[in-house]
Amino acid sequence: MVLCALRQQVPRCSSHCRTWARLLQRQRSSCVYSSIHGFNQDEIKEKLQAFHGGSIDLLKQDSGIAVLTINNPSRMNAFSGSMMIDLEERVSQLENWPEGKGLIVQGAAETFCSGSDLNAVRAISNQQDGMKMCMFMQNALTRLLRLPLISVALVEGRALGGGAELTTACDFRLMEAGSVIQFVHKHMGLVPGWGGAGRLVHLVGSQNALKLLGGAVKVDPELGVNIGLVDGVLEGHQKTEGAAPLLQQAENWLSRYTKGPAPVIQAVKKVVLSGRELPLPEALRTEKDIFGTVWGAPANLEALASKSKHK
Ligand SMILES: CCCC(=O)SCCNC(=O)CCNC(=O)[C@H](O)C(C)(C)COP(=O)(O)OP(=O)(O)OC[C@H]1O[C@@H](n2cnc3c(N)ncnc32)[C@H](O)[C@@H]1OP(=O)(O)O
Repeated sequence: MVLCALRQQVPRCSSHCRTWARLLQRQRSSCVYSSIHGFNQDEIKEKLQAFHGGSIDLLKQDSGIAVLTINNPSRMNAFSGSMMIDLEERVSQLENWPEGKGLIVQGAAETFCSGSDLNAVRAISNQQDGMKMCMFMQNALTRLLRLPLISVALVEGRALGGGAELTTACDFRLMEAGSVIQFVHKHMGLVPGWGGAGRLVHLVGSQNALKLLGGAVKVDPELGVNIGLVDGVLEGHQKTEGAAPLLQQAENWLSRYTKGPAPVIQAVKKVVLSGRELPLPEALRTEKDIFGTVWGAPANLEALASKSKHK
């Protein structure tokens, strides 16, 4: 059905259909774990469902910017099991949003996320269940990062443990003045398991990653910017008179990257993603395929007809 929808969007020739089918195939295979790794998604979902509370809310806006809210205020937006399932479902919805251009991930009630719900963690503290939860969340967060949308984590208050890992599954991170990102795993006798360590090394280098994880360092906006973890600092709207609401500030910040037609913005994200993740020869072939989806497409033809100078 999804493939049919894509065919309707790109009716120009069958080679484009083949390209889209191939890209779609790649998107489907964007999970890290499948049955060949002994991963059974239905089995872990059943287990996670028993730990309910909170929700992950998705608002798709006409502007092409969606807002994903981690919503469990009574536990500082910690991830219950049912929220992990919610997250995976919201990511599926975003994977199939042709009009989408950007995504803001935020926490409810003025804080970002305090990681996994410690009540659930205690209940599944055995080795086997821990591994299954780890694989489930790595799959979900890998798919989040690989969405064809330009994503930003809006950090207000605290992003702790798995919450800190979640910020690294976005393309950008914005911090409110006074907020903190902290990989507290060491204090819990853990290391990141939701893919946060691997992504952190890519973002800040292995030296800085070792310092942040080894010292469970509290990263404030200044340190975050200095080491390249954080892309912008927002004015605390409650402390700074006249400052716009944080979500508004984040939308303004993101809009410079999401201005333009959705197929072009999605193609931008896809070429960067392939360059980030694939060996160069494969990244080049993927870039060619993606280029083929925008070359001669409406936005390209319109630009050729109307513009000749970029001032
Ligand atoms: C691979 C994933 C690894 C992980 O994510 S492990 C989990 C890492 N996260 C943590 O250890 C955070 C533990 N929580 C804290 O340190 C503090 O609660 C925190 C977030 C600094 C907030 O401190 P305060 O502002 O003093 O507020 P508080 O402690 O009274 O918390 C308010 C209510 O929220 C609850 N809460 C906060 N974080 C939670 C969590 N992760 N799981 C379950 N419940 C959590 C906390 O128990 C309290 O509930 P209650 O009001 O006592 O019923």
